[in-house]
Amino acid sequence: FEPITVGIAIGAASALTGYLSYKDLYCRFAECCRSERPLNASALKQDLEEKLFGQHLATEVILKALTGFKNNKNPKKPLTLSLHGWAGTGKNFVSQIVAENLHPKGLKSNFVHLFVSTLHFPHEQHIKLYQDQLQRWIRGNVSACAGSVFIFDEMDKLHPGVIDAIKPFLDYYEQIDGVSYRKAIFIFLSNAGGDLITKTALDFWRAGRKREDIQLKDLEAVLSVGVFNNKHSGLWHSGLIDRNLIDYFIPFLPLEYRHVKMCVRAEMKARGSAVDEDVVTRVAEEMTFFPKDEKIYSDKGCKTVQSRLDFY
Ligand SMILES: Nc1ncnc2c1ncn2[C@@H]1O[C@H](COP(=O)(O)OP(=O)(O)OP(=O)(O)O)[C@@H](O)[C@H]1O
Repeated sequence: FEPITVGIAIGAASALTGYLSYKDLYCRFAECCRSERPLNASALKQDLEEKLFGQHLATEVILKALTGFKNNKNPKKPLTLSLHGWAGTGKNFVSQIVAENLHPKGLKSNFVHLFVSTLHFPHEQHIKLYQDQLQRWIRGNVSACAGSVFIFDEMDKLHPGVIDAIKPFLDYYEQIDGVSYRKAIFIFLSNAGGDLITKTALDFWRAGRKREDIQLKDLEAVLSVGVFNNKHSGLWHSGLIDRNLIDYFIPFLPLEYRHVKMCVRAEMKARGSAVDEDVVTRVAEEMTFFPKDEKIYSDKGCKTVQSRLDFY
Protein backbone atom coordinates (compact mmCIF):
# COMPACT_ATOMS: atom_id res chain seq x y z
CA PHE A 1 0.00 0.00 0.00
CA GLU A 2 1.07 3.51 -0.70
CA PRO A 3 1.32 5.25 2.73
CA ILE A 4 -0.34 8.60 1.87
CA THR A 5 -3.35 6.98 0.24
CA VAL A 6 -3.66 4.55 3.11
CA GLY A 7 -3.36 7.44 5.57
CA ILE A 8 -6.16 9.41 3.87
CA ALA A 9 -8.37 6.33 3.60
CA ILE A 10 -7.84 5.55 7.24
CA GLY A 11 -8.38 9.13 8.34
CA ALA A 12 -11.69 9.21 6.47
CA ALA A 13 -12.74 5.82 7.79
CA SER A 14 -11.90 6.67 11.39
CA ALA A 15 -13.73 10.00 11.11
CA LEU A 16 -16.74 8.07 9.84
CA THR A 17 -16.69 5.37 12.45
CA GLY A 18 -15.26 7.44 15.29
CA TYR A 19 -14.83 4.09 16.90
CA LEU A 20 -11.53 2.47 16.06
CA SER A 21 -8.35 4.33 16.84
CA TYR A 22 -6.19 5.53 13.97
CA LYS A 23 -3.58 2.94 14.89
CA ASP A 24 -6.05 0.05 15.02
CA LEU A 25 -7.35 0.95 11.65
CA TYR A 26 -3.93 1.56 10.16
CA CYS A 27 -2.83 -1.87 11.32
CA ARG A 28 -5.68 -3.48 9.43
CA PHE A 29 -4.20 -2.22 6.19
CA ALA A 30 -0.48 -2.30 6.84
CA GLU A 31 1.63 -4.62 8.98
CA CYS A 32 2.33 -3.18 12.43
CA CYS A 33 4.97 -4.16 14.91
CA ARG A 34 3.14 -5.18 18.04
CA SER A 35 5.85 -6.28 20.41
CA GLU A 36 3.48 -5.99 23.36
CA ARG A 37 0.87 -8.25 21.79
CA PRO A 38 0.50 -11.27 24.08
CA LEU A 39 1.36 -14.67 22.68
CA ASN A 40 -1.60 -16.99 22.22
CA ALA A 41 0.02 -19.90 24.05
CA SER A 42 -2.80 -22.35 23.40
CA ALA A 43 -2.69 -21.65 19.66
CA LEU A 44 1.08 -22.25 19.63
CA LYS A 45 0.65 -25.42 21.69
CA GLN A 46 -2.01 -26.72 19.33
CA ASP A 47 0.12 -25.92 16.27
CA LEU A 48 3.13 -27.73 17.69
CA GLU A 49 1.20 -30.74 18.96
CA GLU A 50 -0.78 -31.21 15.77
CA LYS A 51 1.81 -30.40 13.14
CA LEU A 52 5.21 -31.37 14.53
CA PHE A 53 5.76 -35.13 14.69
CA GLY A 54 8.11 -37.06 16.93
CA GLN A 55 9.70 -34.05 18.65
CA HIS A 56 8.42 -34.14 22.24
CA LEU A 57 11.48 -32.26 23.56
CA ALA A 58 11.34 -29.46 21.01
CA THR A 59 7.58 -29.05 21.49
CA GLU A 60 7.91 -28.80 25.26
CA VAL A 61 10.94 -26.50 25.38
CA ILE A 62 9.82 -24.12 22.64
CA LEU A 63 6.41 -23.72 24.22
CA LYS A 64 7.85 -23.04 27.67
CA ALA A 65 10.58 -20.73 26.41
CA LEU A 66 8.26 -18.60 24.30
CA THR A 67 5.42 -18.31 26.79
CA GLY A 68 7.83 -17.47 29.59
CA PHE A 69 9.58 -14.87 27.50
CA LYS A 70 6.46 -13.23 26.08
CA ASN A 71 4.71 -13.15 29.48
CA ASN A 72 7.65 -11.33 30.99
CA LYS A 73 7.04 -7.58 30.65
CA ASN A 74 10.65 -6.86 31.39
CA PRO A 75 13.01 -9.49 29.98
CA LYS A 76 16.65 -9.00 30.91
CA LYS A 77 18.00 -10.22 27.58
CA PRO A 78 16.65 -11.31 24.20
CA LEU A 79 15.49 -14.91 23.85
CA THR A 80 18.07 -17.09 22.09
CA LEU A 81 17.24 -20.60 20.97
CA SER A 82 19.64 -22.99 19.27
CA LEU A 83 17.92 -25.83 17.37
CA HIS A 84 19.99 -28.89 16.54
CA GLY A 85 19.36 -32.07 14.65
CA TRP A 86 19.59 -34.23 11.59
CA ALA A 87 18.35 -32.98 8.19
CA GLY A 88 14.60 -32.92 7.65
CA THR A 89 13.62 -33.30 11.30
CA GLY A 90 11.61 -30.07 11.47
CA LYS A 91 13.93 -27.21 12.46
CA ASN A 92 12.90 -24.85 9.66
CA PHE A 93 9.33 -26.05 9.98
CA VAL A 94 9.23 -25.12 13.68
CA SER A 95 10.83 -21.73 13.03
CA GLN A 96 8.03 -21.06 10.59
CA ILE A 97 5.39 -22.05 13.18
CA VAL A 98 7.06 -19.85 15.81
CA ALA A 99 7.33 -16.91 13.40
CA GLU A 100 3.64 -17.19 12.49
CA ASN A 101 2.62 -17.23 16.13
CA LEU A 102 4.65 -14.09 16.83
CA HIS A 103 3.92 -12.14 13.66
CA PRO A 104 0.86 -13.23 11.66
CA LYS A 105 2.63 -12.93 8.31
CA GLY A 106 5.25 -15.42 9.49
CA LEU A 107 8.37 -15.59 7.37
CA LYS A 108 6.88 -12.97 5.05
CA SER A 109 6.60 -10.46 7.89
CA ASN A 110 8.79 -7.36 7.83
CA PHE A 111 9.72 -8.21 11.41
CA VAL A 112 10.98 -11.75 10.77
CA HIS A 113 14.42 -12.05 9.17
CA LEU A 114 15.97 -15.21 7.81
CA PHE A 115 19.72 -15.47 7.21
CA VAL A 116 21.11 -18.46 5.34
CA SER A 117 24.86 -18.91 5.81
CA THR A 118 25.72 -20.12 2.32
CA LEU A 119 23.61 -17.38 0.76
CA HIS A 120 24.28 -14.35 2.93
CA PHE A 121 27.78 -15.06 4.26
CA PRO A 122 29.47 -17.24 1.64
CA HIS A 123 33.07 -15.99 1.53
CA GLU A 124 35.56 -16.63 4.31
CA GLN A 125 37.66 -13.58 3.34
CA HIS A 126 34.72 -11.20 4.00
CA ILE A 127 34.07 -12.11 7.63
CA LYS A 128 34.70 -8.55 8.87
CA LEU A 129 32.33 -7.13 6.30
CA TYR A 130 29.61 -9.65 7.22
CA GLN A 131 30.05 -8.81 10.89
CA ASP A 132 29.56 -5.09 10.20
CA GLN A 133 26.56 -5.72 7.96
CA LEU A 134 24.99 -8.04 10.49
CA GLN A 135 25.35 -5.53 13.31
CA ARG A 136 23.90 -2.71 11.22
CA TRP A 137 21.05 -4.87 9.97
CA ILE A 138 20.08 -6.06 13.44
CA ARG A 139 20.40 -2.60 14.99
CA GLY A 140 18.20 -1.10 12.24
CA ASN A 141 15.55 -3.75 12.49
CA VAL A 142 15.33 -3.85 16.27
CA SER A 143 15.08 -0.02 16.30
CA ALA A 144 12.10 -0.37 13.95
CA CYS A 145 10.51 -3.26 15.88
CA ALA A 146 11.64 -4.37 19.33
CA GLY A 147 10.01 -7.78 18.89
CA SER A 148 11.92 -8.63 15.71
CA VAL A 149 12.73 -12.28 15.08
CA PHE A 150 16.07 -13.30 13.51
CA ILE A 151 16.54 -16.83 12.21
CA PHE A 152 20.02 -18.06 11.25
CA ASP A 153 19.82 -21.19 9.11
CA GLU A 154 22.80 -23.47 8.31
CA MET A 155 24.76 -22.35 11.36
CA ASP A 156 27.07 -25.32 10.81
CA LYS A 157 28.18 -23.74 7.52
CA LEU A 158 28.85 -20.33 9.02
CA HIS A 159 32.51 -19.32 9.20
CA PRO A 160 33.77 -19.35 12.79
CA GLY A 161 33.53 -15.94 14.43
CA VAL A 162 30.83 -14.36 12.24
CA ILE A 163 28.14 -14.95 14.81
CA ASP A 164 30.19 -13.41 17.62
CA ALA A 165 29.43 -10.03 16.01
CA ILE A 166 25.95 -10.22 17.52
CA LYS A 167 27.17 -11.11 21.00
CA PRO A 168 26.64 -7.61 22.45
CA PHE A 169 23.00 -7.70 21.33
CA LEU A 170 22.37 -11.02 23.08
CA ASP A 171 23.85 -9.89 26.38
CA TYR A 172 22.18 -8.43 29.47
CA TYR A 173 22.55 -4.76 28.50
CA GLU A 174 19.60 -2.49 29.07
CA GLN A 175 20.38 -0.50 25.94
CA ILE A 176 23.16 -0.15 23.39
CA ASP A 177 23.37 3.29 21.74
CA GLY A 178 19.77 3.98 22.68
CA VAL A 179 18.39 0.67 21.37
CA SER A 180 17.11 -2.11 23.62
CA TYR A 181 17.42 -5.63 22.21
CA ARG A 182 15.69 -7.31 25.14
CA LYS A 183 12.44 -8.12 23.34
CA ALA A 184 14.03 -9.58 20.22
CA ILE A 185 14.19 -13.32 19.49
CA PHE A 186 17.17 -15.09 17.90
CA ILE A 187 16.87 -18.63 16.55
CA PHE A 188 19.86 -20.63 15.33
CA LEU A 189 19.37 -23.76 13.20
CA SER A 190 22.10 -26.32 12.82
CA ASN A 191 22.86 -29.91 11.87
CA ALA A 192 25.77 -29.83 14.33
CA GLY A 193 25.14 -32.15 17.23
CA GLY A 194 22.88 -34.36 15.08
CA ASP A 195 25.28 -37.28 15.62
CA LEU A 196 25.18 -36.83 19.41
CA ILE A 197 21.40 -36.69 19.41
CA THR A 198 21.15 -39.80 17.23
CA LYS A 199 23.54 -41.65 19.52
CA THR A 200 21.40 -40.88 22.57
CA ALA A 201 18.18 -41.82 20.75
CA LEU A 202 19.78 -45.07 19.60
CA ASP A 203 21.03 -45.89 23.12
CA PHE A 204 17.49 -45.50 24.41
CA TRP A 205 16.11 -47.65 21.59
CA ARG A 206 18.68 -50.38 22.14
CA ALA A 207 17.97 -50.38 25.86
CA GLY A 208 14.29 -50.94 25.05
CA ARG A 209 13.35 -47.52 26.44
CA LYS A 210 10.72 -45.29 24.93
CA ARG A 211 11.77 -42.35 22.75
CA GLU A 212 9.44 -40.14 24.78
CA ASP A 213 11.47 -40.94 27.90
CA ILE A 214 14.45 -38.99 26.56
CA GLN A 215 14.69 -35.83 28.61
CA LEU A 216 16.26 -32.49 27.91
CA LYS A 217 18.86 -33.11 30.59
CA ASP A 218 20.02 -36.22 28.68
CA LEU A 219 21.01 -33.99 25.80
CA GLU A 220 21.32 -30.30 26.59
CA ALA A 221 24.76 -30.31 28.21
CA VAL A 222 26.16 -32.81 25.69
CA LEU A 223 24.93 -30.56 22.91
CA SER A 224 26.34 -27.29 24.19
CA VAL A 225 29.76 -28.82 24.87
CA GLY A 226 29.71 -30.74 21.58
CA VAL A 227 28.81 -27.67 19.56
CA PHE A 228 31.38 -25.50 21.37
CA ASN A 229 34.13 -27.99 20.50
CA ASN A 230 33.00 -28.60 16.94
CA LYS A 231 34.89 -26.49 14.41
CA HIS A 232 32.03 -26.83 11.95
CA SER A 233 29.13 -25.76 14.12
CA GLY A 234 29.21 -21.99 13.61
CA LEU A 235 29.51 -21.78 17.41
CA TRP A 236 33.06 -23.17 17.70
CA HIS A 237 34.66 -21.58 20.77
CA SER A 238 31.91 -19.00 20.54
CA GLY A 239 31.53 -16.31 23.17
CA LEU A 240 27.79 -16.89 22.91
CA ILE A 241 28.25 -20.25 24.60
CA ASP A 242 30.94 -19.47 27.17
CA ARG A 243 29.05 -16.33 28.22
CA ASN A 244 25.88 -18.47 28.54
CA LEU A 245 23.97 -16.27 26.13
CA ILE A 246 22.11 -19.13 24.48
CA ASP A 247 19.04 -19.80 26.59
CA TYR A 248 18.09 -23.22 25.23
CA PHE A 249 19.82 -25.89 23.17
CA ILE A 250 16.93 -27.75 21.61
CA PRO A 251 17.47 -31.25 20.24
CA PHE A 252 15.52 -32.55 17.24
CA LEU A 253 15.42 -36.33 17.32
CA PRO A 254 15.92 -38.38 14.15
CA LEU A 255 12.57 -39.41 12.66
CA GLU A 256 11.38 -43.02 12.53
CA TYR A 257 9.34 -44.86 9.89
CA ARG A 258 6.06 -44.07 11.72
CA HIS A 259 6.87 -40.33 11.72
CA VAL A 260 7.64 -40.37 8.01
CA LYS A 261 4.21 -41.92 7.49
CA MET A 262 2.67 -39.11 9.54
CA CYS A 263 4.43 -36.57 7.31
CA VAL A 264 3.05 -38.26 4.19
CA ARG A 265 -0.48 -38.17 5.60
CA ALA A 266 -0.12 -34.50 6.59
CA GLU A 267 1.13 -33.64 3.11
CA MET A 268 -1.80 -35.47 1.47
CA LYS A 269 -4.26 -33.58 3.65
CA ALA A 270 -2.53 -30.28 2.90
CA ARG A 271 -3.00 -31.03 -0.81
CA GLY A 272 -6.69 -31.64 -0.21
CA SER A 273 -6.57 -35.31 -1.18
CA ALA A 274 -7.95 -38.24 0.76
CA VAL A 275 -5.37 -40.20 2.73
CA ASP A 276 -4.53 -43.39 0.86
CA GLU A 277 -2.74 -45.73 3.27
CA ASP A 278 -1.34 -47.73 0.40
CA VAL A 279 0.47 -44.67 -0.98
CA VAL A 280 1.53 -43.65 2.55
CA THR A 281 3.28 -47.00 2.99
CA ARG A 282 4.86 -46.90 -0.45
CA VAL A 283 6.29 -43.39 0.01
CA ALA A 284 7.62 -44.25 3.49
CA GLU A 285 9.21 -47.44 2.20
CA GLU A 286 11.07 -45.55 -0.50
CA MET A 287 13.00 -43.58 2.11
CA THR A 288 16.35 -44.86 3.36
CA PHE A 289 16.87 -45.71 7.00
CA PHE A 290 19.92 -46.04 9.25
CA PRO A 291 21.89 -47.50 11.05
CA LYS A 292 22.70 -50.21 8.54
CA ASP A 293 21.56 -53.11 10.72
CA GLU A 294 18.55 -51.78 12.57
CA LYS A 295 17.25 -49.30 9.97
CA ILE A 296 15.32 -47.17 12.44
CA TYR A 297 15.82 -43.55 11.42
CA SER A 298 15.11 -41.86 8.12
CA ASP A 299 18.34 -40.32 6.83
CA LYS A 300 16.52 -37.37 5.30
CA GLY A 301 13.85 -37.11 7.96
CA CYS A 302 10.68 -35.98 6.20
CA LYS A 303 12.55 -33.83 3.74
CA THR A 304 11.86 -35.58 0.44
CA VAL A 305 8.33 -36.67 1.27
CA GLN A 306 6.71 -33.86 -0.72
CA SER A 307 8.59 -34.53 -3.94
CA ARG A 308 8.15 -38.29 -3.64
CA LEU A 309 4.42 -37.86 -3.25
CA ASP A 310 4.34 -36.12 -6.63
CA PHE A 311 4.94 -39.51 -8.29
CA TYR A 312 1.62 -40.87 -7.07
N1 LIG B 1 9.08 -33.40 12.81
C1 LIG B 1 8.35 -33.06 11.75
N2 LIG B 1 6.99 -33.02 11.82
C2 LIG B 1 6.25 -32.69 10.75
N3 LIG B 1 6.76 -32.39 9.54
C3 LIG B 1 8.10 -32.41 9.41
C4 LIG B 1 8.95 -32.73 10.51
N4 LIG B 1 10.22 -32.67 10.08
C5 LIG B 1 10.18 -32.30 8.80
N5 LIG B 1 8.90 -32.13 8.39
C6 LIG B 1 8.46 -31.79 7.01
O1 LIG B 1 9.60 -31.85 6.17
C7 LIG B 1 9.88 -30.58 5.61
C8 LIG B 1 11.39 -30.33 5.69
O2 LIG B 1 11.78 -30.19 7.05
P1 LIG B 1 12.65 -28.95 7.60
O3 LIG B 1 12.97 -28.03 6.46
O4 LIG B 1 11.97 -28.35 8.76
O5 LIG B 1 13.94 -29.73 8.03
P2 LIG B 1 15.23 -29.16 8.77
O6 LIG B 1 15.32 -29.88 10.08
O7 LIG B 1 15.20 -27.69 8.81
O8 LIG B 1 16.37 -29.73 7.80
P3 LIG B 1 17.80 -29.11 7.37
O9 LIG B 1 18.71 -29.31 8.54
O10 LIG B 1 18.22 -29.98 6.22
O11 LIG B 1 17.57 -27.68 6.98
C9 LIG B 1 9.08 -29.58 6.44
O12 LIG B 1 8.67 -28.50 5.65
C10 LIG B 1 7.90 -30.39 6.90
O13 LIG B 1 6.91 -30.41 5.91
